[in-house]
Amino acid sequence: MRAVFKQLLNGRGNFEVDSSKGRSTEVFGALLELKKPRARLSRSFSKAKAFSPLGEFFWYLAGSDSVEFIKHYIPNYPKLIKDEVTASGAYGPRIFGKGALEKFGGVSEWDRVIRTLREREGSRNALIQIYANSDARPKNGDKPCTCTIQFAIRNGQLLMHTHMRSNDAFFGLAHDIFTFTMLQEVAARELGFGLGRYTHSVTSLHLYHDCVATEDRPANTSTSGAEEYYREGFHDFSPMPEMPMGDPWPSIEKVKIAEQEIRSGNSEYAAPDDLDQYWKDFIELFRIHKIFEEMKNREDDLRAERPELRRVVSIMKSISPTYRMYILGRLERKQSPVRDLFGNIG
Ligand SMILES: O=c1ccn([C@H]2C[C@H](O)[C@@H](COP(=O)(O)O)O2)c(=O)[nH]1
Repeated sequence: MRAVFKQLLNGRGNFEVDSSKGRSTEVFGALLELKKPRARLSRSFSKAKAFSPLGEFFWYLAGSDSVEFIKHYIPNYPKLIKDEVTASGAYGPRIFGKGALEKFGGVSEWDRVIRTLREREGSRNALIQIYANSDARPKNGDKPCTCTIQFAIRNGQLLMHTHMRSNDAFFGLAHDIFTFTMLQEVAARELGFGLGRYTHSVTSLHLYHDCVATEDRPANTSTSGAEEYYREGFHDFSPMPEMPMGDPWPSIEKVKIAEQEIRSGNSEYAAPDDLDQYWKDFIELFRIHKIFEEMKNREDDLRAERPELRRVVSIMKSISPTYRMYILGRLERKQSPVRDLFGNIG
């Protein structure tokens, strides 16, 4: 993230481009490499994202194209794609939808890729195409930005390469890196290989100057936000915990059920006892996100009494320390009496 912002803020050879979404500074033909894909969370004081990328990841895993679903994590989504109901460019159905390969027995593209690599480790064919030529004229504004995701096994490690036609360095990149490296780790565990590096190429990697203002973001957030991030000097590169060994899908299925329950209103949902802490953490993060949503809807009542905040603090005690910073970030933004509440956590 630092390298990307450095290049976009000061680098030579950038372009200035006018597109339908505003004027931006662009690097044309960028190649990013993450040697440690678990260091996938972007962290600084001014910019720390965990809830929305995690929600988006489970939206993919659910194979969903529902705007109602993703709106829970990215409220701006309907405006971005100009559709309140269906995200016709959604990646989930294209990766995990069972209908995609009916003539091959109703397996998903994901299953085909895993099967391909099981049959032949050296395959250069374990590729899922997301952007299709028919996407060039969508009914709404939903044109996938990701062209392909590709997996390969080299030296006993599972590598992944993504290619995107267009990537917003401030708002999109952190989400895309998060979700794709999570998919990489799922594939590595499913196949029983180590987690290798992640590479990510982008035709147009850009930073908006004057992106169109919406309810959630003022017009000039990207450039000034990137400058603030870059100047800040506090960047935490510590990785996320490792996904437990073995086939991750039985656990993923349990978290999918939990996510759906919590999103639909059950913020008291108890994570199954037999689930590894790695996956329990996600359930607790979904619960905290839901509680924040409930608070948003009842801002006035909460000025006097904040029972929800006490629930957040009690959930935090059972969550891996890695994620605490994101919860604190959300609390800070709400100008809550954070210090009083956290005195006993350390
Ligand atoms: O996964 C995604 C989806 C969209 N975008 C950004 C890239 C562009 O700024 C904008 C899409 O605009 P066009 O490239 O379609 O004009 O959304 C991303 O960064 N990542």
